[in-house]
Amino acid sequence: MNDKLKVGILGGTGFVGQRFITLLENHPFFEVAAIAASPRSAGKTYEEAVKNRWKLNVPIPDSVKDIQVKNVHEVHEISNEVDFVFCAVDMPKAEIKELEENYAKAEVPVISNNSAHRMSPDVPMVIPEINSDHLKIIESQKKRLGTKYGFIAVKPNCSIQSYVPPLHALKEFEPENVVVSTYQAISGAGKTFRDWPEMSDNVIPFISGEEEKSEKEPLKIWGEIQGDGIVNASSPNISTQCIRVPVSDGHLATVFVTFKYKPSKEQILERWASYSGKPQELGLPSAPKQFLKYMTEDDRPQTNLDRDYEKGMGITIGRLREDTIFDYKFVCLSHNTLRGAAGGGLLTAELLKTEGYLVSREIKKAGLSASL
Ligand SMILES: N[C@@H](CC=O)C(=O)O
Repeated sequence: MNDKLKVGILGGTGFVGQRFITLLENHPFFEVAAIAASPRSAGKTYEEAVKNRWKLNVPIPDSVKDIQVKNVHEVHEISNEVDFVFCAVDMPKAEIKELEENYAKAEVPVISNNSAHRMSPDVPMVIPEINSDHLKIIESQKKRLGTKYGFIAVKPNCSIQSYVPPLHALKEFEPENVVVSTYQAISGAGKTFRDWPEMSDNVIPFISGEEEKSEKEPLKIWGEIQGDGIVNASSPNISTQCIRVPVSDGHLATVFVTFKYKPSKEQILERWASYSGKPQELGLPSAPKQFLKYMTEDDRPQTNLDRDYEKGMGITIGRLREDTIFDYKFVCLSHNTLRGAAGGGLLTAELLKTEGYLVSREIKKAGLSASL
Protein backbone atom coordinates (compact mmCIF):
# COMPACT_ATOMS: atom_id res chain seq x y z
CA MET A 1 0.00 0.00 0.00
CA ASN A 2 1.24 3.53 -0.82
CA ASP A 3 1.35 5.37 2.49
CA LYS A 4 3.11 8.47 1.18
CA LEU A 5 1.56 11.76 2.28
CA LYS A 6 -0.21 13.63 -0.51
CA VAL A 7 1.13 17.10 -1.10
CA GLY A 8 -0.18 20.10 -3.00
CA ILE A 9 2.10 22.75 -4.50
CA LEU A 10 0.57 26.24 -4.35
CA GLY A 11 2.38 28.35 -6.93
CA GLY A 12 3.53 25.21 -8.73
CA THR A 13 4.23 26.94 -12.05
CA GLY A 14 6.82 29.44 -10.69
CA PHE A 15 10.55 28.88 -10.26
CA VAL A 16 10.39 27.61 -6.68
CA GLY A 17 7.23 25.60 -7.44
CA GLN A 18 9.09 23.89 -10.28
CA ARG A 19 11.93 23.06 -7.88
CA PHE A 20 9.45 21.52 -5.43
CA ILE A 21 8.01 19.41 -8.21
CA THR A 22 11.36 18.02 -9.35
CA LEU A 23 12.53 17.40 -5.77
CA LEU A 24 9.34 15.46 -4.99
CA GLU A 25 9.82 13.01 -7.86
CA ASN A 26 10.26 9.58 -6.21
CA HIS A 27 10.39 11.12 -2.73
CA PRO A 28 10.18 8.42 -0.02
CA PHE A 29 7.68 10.32 2.21
CA PHE A 30 5.58 12.49 -0.12
CA GLU A 31 3.92 12.49 -3.54
CA VAL A 32 2.43 15.35 -5.55
CA ALA A 33 -1.38 15.10 -5.56
CA ALA A 34 -2.34 18.64 -6.57
CA ILE A 35 -0.74 21.62 -8.27
CA ALA A 36 -2.33 25.04 -7.97
CA ALA A 37 -1.52 28.41 -9.47
CA SER A 38 -3.19 31.63 -10.56
CA PRO A 39 -6.60 31.52 -12.31
CA ARG A 40 -4.62 32.11 -15.58
CA SER A 41 -3.10 28.61 -15.37
CA ALA A 42 -6.10 26.86 -13.79
CA GLY A 43 -7.69 24.18 -15.97
CA LYS A 44 -4.55 23.53 -18.03
CA THR A 45 -2.45 20.43 -17.66
CA TYR A 46 0.79 21.14 -15.80
CA GLU A 47 2.77 20.56 -18.99
CA GLU A 48 0.67 23.17 -20.85
CA ALA A 49 0.81 25.61 -17.96
CA VAL A 50 4.62 25.66 -17.84
CA LYS A 51 5.12 25.52 -21.62
CA ASN A 52 7.81 28.13 -22.47
CA ARG A 53 8.09 28.83 -18.72
CA TRP A 54 10.01 25.78 -17.52
CA LYS A 55 13.15 27.24 -15.95
CA LEU A 56 15.11 24.21 -14.77
CA ASN A 57 17.74 22.24 -16.65
CA VAL A 58 16.08 18.93 -15.73
CA PRO A 59 12.92 17.80 -17.56
CA ILE A 60 9.36 18.07 -16.19
CA PRO A 61 8.72 14.79 -14.34
CA ASP A 62 6.35 12.52 -16.34
CA SER A 63 4.31 11.86 -13.20
CA VAL A 64 3.03 15.47 -13.05
CA LYS A 65 2.70 16.40 -16.74
CA ASP A 66 -1.00 15.51 -16.94
CA ILE A 67 -2.09 16.84 -13.56
CA GLN A 68 -4.74 19.50 -14.10
CA VAL A 69 -3.68 22.76 -12.49
CA LYS A 70 -6.16 24.18 -9.99
CA ASN A 71 -6.93 27.73 -8.93
CA VAL A 72 -4.96 28.36 -5.76
CA HIS A 73 -8.00 30.03 -4.16
CA GLU A 74 -10.05 26.81 -4.32
CA VAL A 75 -9.07 25.99 -0.77
CA HIS A 76 -11.92 23.61 -0.06
CA GLU A 77 -11.44 21.51 -3.20
CA ILE A 78 -7.66 21.30 -2.82
CA SER A 79 -7.94 20.52 0.90
CA ASN A 80 -9.93 17.40 0.07
CA GLU A 81 -7.10 16.04 -2.06
CA VAL A 82 -3.99 16.71 -0.03
CA ASP A 83 -2.52 16.11 3.41
CA PHE A 84 -0.44 19.31 3.41
CA VAL A 85 0.80 22.00 0.99
CA PHE A 86 3.98 23.79 0.05
CA CYS A 87 3.30 27.43 -0.72
CA ALA A 88 5.42 29.45 -3.16
CA VAL A 89 2.87 31.83 -4.65
CA ASP A 90 3.64 35.22 -6.14
CA MET A 91 0.96 37.53 -4.75
CA PRO A 92 0.73 40.63 -2.53
CA LYS A 93 1.81 39.87 1.03
CA ALA A 94 -1.61 40.52 2.63
CA GLU A 95 -3.25 38.08 0.20
CA ILE A 96 -0.62 35.42 0.88
CA LYS A 97 -1.16 35.82 4.62
CA GLU A 98 -4.88 35.27 4.21
CA LEU A 99 -4.47 32.40 1.75
CA GLU A 100 -2.04 30.52 4.00
CA GLU A 101 -4.30 30.98 7.02
CA ASN A 102 -7.27 29.74 5.00
CA TYR A 103 -5.45 26.49 4.25
CA ALA A 104 -4.30 26.11 7.85
CA LYS A 105 -7.87 26.72 9.08
CA ALA A 106 -9.05 24.02 6.65
CA GLU A 107 -6.72 21.68 8.65
CA VAL A 108 -4.09 21.62 5.90
CA PRO A 109 -0.58 22.35 7.20
CA VAL A 110 1.26 24.93 5.09
CA ILE A 111 5.03 24.95 4.62
CA SER A 112 5.74 28.28 3.08
CA ASN A 113 8.52 29.78 1.06
CA ASN A 114 6.88 33.21 1.33
CA SER A 115 7.80 36.00 3.70
CA ALA A 116 4.22 36.89 4.72
CA HIS A 117 4.22 34.98 8.02
CA ARG A 118 7.94 35.01 8.82
CA MET A 119 7.60 37.55 11.58
CA SER A 120 4.37 36.16 13.11
CA PRO A 121 5.55 35.24 16.65
CA ASP A 122 3.76 31.87 16.73
CA VAL A 123 4.90 30.78 13.26
CA PRO A 124 8.19 28.84 13.35
CA MET A 125 10.77 30.00 10.80
CA VAL A 126 13.01 27.03 10.47
CA ILE A 127 16.47 26.04 9.33
CA PRO A 128 16.10 22.42 10.45
CA GLU A 129 19.75 22.01 11.49
CA ILE A 130 19.55 25.09 13.72
CA ASN A 131 16.19 25.68 15.40
CA SER A 132 14.11 22.51 15.14
CA ASP A 133 13.07 23.20 18.75
CA HIS A 134 10.95 26.14 17.48
CA LEU A 135 8.43 23.63 16.07
CA LYS A 136 6.96 23.44 19.57
CA ILE A 137 5.36 26.87 19.01
CA ILE A 138 2.97 25.21 16.54
CA GLU A 139 0.75 24.18 19.46
CA SER A 140 0.22 27.87 20.40
CA GLN A 141 -0.47 28.75 16.79
CA LYS A 142 -3.06 25.99 16.49
CA LYS A 143 -4.81 27.38 19.56
CA ARG A 144 -4.94 30.84 17.95
CA LEU A 145 -6.22 29.43 14.65
CA GLY A 146 -8.65 27.04 16.34
CA THR A 147 -7.24 24.03 14.49
CA LYS A 148 -6.27 20.52 15.45
CA TYR A 149 -3.92 19.73 12.54
CA GLY A 150 -3.61 22.91 10.47
CA PHE A 151 -0.70 25.32 10.98
CA ILE A 152 1.86 27.37 9.06
CA ALA A 153 5.62 26.85 9.18
CA VAL A 154 7.98 28.95 7.07
CA LYS A 155 11.52 28.86 5.85
CA PRO A 156 13.66 31.99 6.05
CA ASN A 157 14.83 34.14 3.16
CA CYS A 158 17.43 32.52 0.93
CA SER A 159 19.93 35.33 1.48
CA ILE A 160 20.63 34.36 5.12
CA GLN A 161 21.21 30.67 4.55
CA SER A 162 24.84 30.93 3.58
CA TYR A 163 25.99 32.92 6.64
CA VAL A 164 23.64 32.00 9.50
CA PRO A 165 24.72 28.31 9.67
CA PRO A 166 28.49 29.03 9.92
CA LEU A 167 27.82 31.72 12.55
CA HIS A 168 25.45 29.43 14.42
CA ALA A 169 28.14 26.78 14.73
CA LEU A 170 30.21 29.44 16.57
CA LYS A 171 27.42 30.58 18.94
CA GLU A 172 29.36 29.55 22.07
CA PHE A 173 31.91 32.32 21.27
CA GLU A 174 29.04 34.86 21.11
CA PRO A 175 29.23 36.75 17.81
CA GLU A 176 28.62 40.44 18.64
CA ASN A 177 28.98 42.42 15.42
CA VAL A 178 28.46 40.95 11.97
CA VAL A 179 28.79 42.71 8.61
CA VAL A 180 27.62 40.78 5.57
CA SER A 181 27.53 41.47 1.84
CA THR A 182 25.53 39.05 -0.26
CA TYR A 183 26.08 38.39 -3.96
CA GLN A 184 22.74 36.98 -5.06
CA ALA A 185 21.88 34.94 -8.14
CA ILE A 186 19.13 35.98 -10.53
CA SER A 187 17.07 32.83 -9.82
CA GLY A 188 16.41 34.44 -6.41
CA ALA A 189 14.20 36.86 -8.31
CA GLY A 190 12.57 33.94 -10.15
CA LYS A 191 14.48 34.81 -13.33
CA THR A 192 16.83 33.28 -15.87
CA PHE A 193 19.17 35.21 -18.20
CA ARG A 194 16.61 34.60 -20.95
CA ASP A 195 13.96 36.60 -19.14
CA TRP A 196 16.28 39.14 -17.49
CA PRO A 197 18.74 40.22 -20.21
CA GLU A 198 19.82 43.37 -18.35
CA MET A 199 21.54 41.10 -15.82
CA SER A 200 24.17 39.97 -18.31
CA ASP A 201 27.44 41.90 -17.82
CA ASN A 202 25.82 43.81 -14.98
CA VAL A 203 25.55 44.13 -11.19
CA ILE A 204 22.53 45.76 -9.53
CA PRO A 205 23.18 47.08 -6.01
CA PHE A 206 19.59 46.82 -4.78
CA ILE A 207 17.15 44.01 -3.97
CA SER A 208 13.92 45.34 -2.56
CA GLY A 209 13.39 44.46 1.12
CA GLU A 210 16.37 42.09 1.17
CA GLU A 211 18.65 43.92 3.58
CA GLU A 212 15.92 44.28 6.21
CA LYS A 213 15.13 40.55 5.96
CA SER A 214 18.81 39.64 6.08
CA GLU A 215 19.34 41.63 9.27
CA LYS A 216 16.13 40.66 11.11
CA GLU A 217 15.44 37.04 10.23
CA PRO A 218 18.60 35.59 11.86
CA LEU A 219 17.45 37.08 15.17
CA LYS A 220 14.18 35.15 15.01
CA ILE A 221 16.06 31.94 14.17
CA TRP A 222 18.25 32.54 17.23
CA GLY A 223 15.26 33.58 19.34
CA GLU A 224 13.55 31.51 22.01
CA ILE A 225 10.02 30.44 22.79
CA GLN A 226 8.51 32.48 25.61
CA GLY A 227 4.82 31.88 26.33
CA ASP A 228 2.86 31.81 23.07
CA GLY A 229 5.52 33.31 20.83
CA ILE A 230 9.11 33.28 19.69
CA VAL A 231 11.02 36.26 21.08
CA ASN A 232 13.85 37.41 18.81
CA ALA A 233 17.42 37.30 20.04
CA SER A 234 18.90 40.73 20.78
CA SER A 235 22.34 39.98 19.39
CA PRO A 236 24.46 39.94 17.30
CA ASN A 237 24.18 43.33 15.58
CA ILE A 238 23.93 42.56 11.88
CA SER A 239 24.48 44.96 9.00
CA THR A 240 24.03 43.78 5.42
CA GLN A 241 24.26 44.91 1.82
CA CYS A 242 22.55 42.72 -0.78
CA ILE A 243 23.71 42.84 -4.38
CA ARG A 244 22.30 41.12 -7.48
CA VAL A 245 25.08 39.58 -9.59
CA PRO A 246 25.08 37.90 -13.02
CA VAL A 247 24.97 34.32 -11.75
CA SER A 248 22.19 31.82 -12.49
CA ASP A 249 22.05 30.02 -9.09
CA GLY A 250 23.92 30.36 -5.79
CA HIS A 251 24.02 33.15 -3.21
CA LEU A 252 27.54 33.92 -1.98
CA ALA A 253 28.21 36.06 1.10
CA THR A 254 31.24 37.74 2.62
CA VAL A 255 31.16 37.93 6.41
CA PHE A 256 33.11 40.04 8.93
CA VAL A 257 32.59 39.14 12.58
CA THR A 258 33.73 40.06 16.08
CA PHE A 259 33.07 37.78 19.04
CA LYS A 260 32.72 38.37 22.76
CA TYR A 261 35.13 35.47 23.25
CA LYS A 262 37.46 35.35 20.26
CA PRO A 263 38.03 31.74 19.16
CA SER A 264 41.23 30.48 17.55
CA LYS A 265 41.19 29.62 13.87
CA GLU A 266 41.55 25.94 14.79
CA GLN A 267 38.50 26.14 17.06
CA ILE A 268 36.43 27.69 14.26
CA LEU A 269 37.45 25.05 11.74
CA GLU A 270 36.75 22.28 14.25
CA ARG A 271 33.24 23.63 15.06
CA TRP A 272 32.36 23.87 11.37
CA ALA A 273 33.66 20.37 10.60
CA SER A 274 31.80 18.77 13.49
CA TYR A 275 28.50 20.69 13.25
CA SER A 276 25.36 18.67 12.63
CA GLY A 277 21.71 18.97 13.63
CA LYS A 278 18.41 17.14 13.89
CA PRO A 279 18.14 16.26 10.15
CA GLN A 280 21.49 14.44 10.32
CA GLU A 281 20.54 12.75 13.61
CA LEU A 282 17.24 11.56 12.10
CA GLY A 283 18.79 10.68 8.72
CA LEU A 284 16.15 12.71 6.84
CA PRO A 285 16.09 12.01 3.08
CA SER A 286 17.11 15.56 2.02
CA ALA A 287 19.63 16.14 4.81
CA PRO A 288 23.21 16.77 3.70
CA LYS A 289 25.61 14.37 5.40
CA GLN A 290 28.17 17.12 6.00
CA PHE A 291 26.20 20.36 6.47
CA LEU A 292 29.17 22.79 6.61
CA LYS A 293 32.26 22.21 4.50
CA TYR A 294 35.38 24.34 4.73
CA MET A 295 37.37 24.59 1.50
CA THR A 296 41.08 25.26 1.89
CA GLU A 297 41.79 26.55 -1.64
CA ASP A 298 42.18 30.36 -1.81
CA ASP A 299 39.69 30.70 -4.67
CA ARG A 300 36.81 28.63 -3.22
CA PRO A 301 33.89 28.43 -2.73
CA GLN A 302 32.86 29.50 -6.23
CA THR A 303 29.20 29.70 -7.18
CA ASN A 304 29.53 27.67 -10.35
CA LEU A 305 31.73 24.93 -8.86
CA ASP A 306 30.31 24.62 -5.34
CA ARG A 307 26.60 25.55 -5.26
CA ASP A 308 25.59 21.91 -5.83
CA TYR A 309 27.60 20.63 -2.84
CA GLU A 310 25.52 17.90 -1.10
CA LYS A 311 22.85 18.20 -3.85
CA GLY A 312 22.56 21.92 -3.14
CA MET A 313 21.71 21.35 0.54
CA GLY A 314 25.15 21.93 2.11
CA ILE A 315 26.98 25.19 2.82
CA THR A 316 30.53 25.73 1.59
CA ILE A 317 32.85 28.13 3.41
CA GLY A 318 36.32 29.44 2.58
CA ARG A 319 38.94 32.14 3.05
CA LEU A 320 38.79 32.25 6.84
CA ARG A 321 41.35 34.80 8.02
CA GLU A 322 41.93 37.38 10.73
CA ASP A 323 40.75 40.89 9.91
CA THR A 324 42.25 44.31 10.60
CA ILE A 325 39.01 45.73 12.09
CA PHE A 326 36.89 42.69 13.01
CA ASP A 327 38.14 39.43 14.55
CA TYR A 328 37.68 37.32 11.41
CA LYS A 329 36.36 37.38 7.88
CA PHE A 330 35.26 34.54 5.62
CA VAL A 331 33.22 33.73 2.51
CA CYS A 332 30.28 31.30 2.32
CA LEU A 333 27.89 29.96 -0.30
CA SER A 334 24.50 28.25 -0.48
CA HIS A 335 22.25 27.19 -3.34
CA ASN A 336 19.40 29.68 -3.21
CA THR A 337 16.62 27.65 -4.85
CA LEU A 338 17.63 24.35 -3.19
CA ARG A 339 18.81 24.92 0.42
CA GLY A 340 17.51 28.50 0.25
CA ALA A 341 14.02 27.69 -1.06
CA ALA A 342 12.39 24.41 -2.14
CA GLY A 343 15.05 22.10 -0.67
CA GLY A 344 14.89 23.90 2.68
CA GLY A 345 11.07 23.70 2.64
CA LEU A 346 11.21 20.00 1.80
CA LEU A 347 13.69 19.28 4.60
CA THR A 348 11.38 21.14 7.01
CA ALA A 349 8.45 18.98 5.83
CA GLU A 350 10.51 15.82 6.36
CA LEU A 351 11.27 16.98 9.89
CA LEU A 352 7.61 17.86 10.55
CA LYS A 353 6.48 14.45 9.32
CA THR A 354 9.07 12.60 11.38
CA GLU A 355 8.08 14.60 14.48
CA GLY A 356 4.38 13.79 13.96
CA TYR A 357 3.12 17.21 12.79
CA LEU A 358 2.06 16.01 9.32
CA VAL A 359 -0.47 13.21 9.07
CA SER A 360 -2.75 11.72 6.43
CA ARG A 361 -6.31 12.91 5.75
CA GLU A 362 -7.62 9.59 7.12
CA ILE A 363 -5.93 10.19 10.47
CA LYS A 364 -7.17 13.79 10.48
CA LYS A 365 -10.76 12.75 9.73
CA ALA A 366 -10.74 10.18 12.51
CA GLY A 367 -9.21 12.69 14.95
CA LEU A 368 -11.64 15.44 14.02
CA SER A 369 -14.74 13.28 14.34
CA ALA A 370 -13.50 11.94 17.68
CA SER A 371 -13.28 15.48 19.03
CA LEU A 372 -16.86 16.40 17.95
N1 LIG B 1 14.64 37.44 -2.16
C1 LIG B 1 15.65 36.54 -2.60
C2 LIG B 1 15.08 35.19 -2.86
C3 LIG B 1 15.28 34.35 -1.67
O1 LIG B 1 14.38 33.88 -0.98
C4 LIG B 1 16.34 37.05 -3.83
O2 LIG B 1 15.82 38.01 -4.43
O3 LIG B 1 17.39 36.52 -4.18
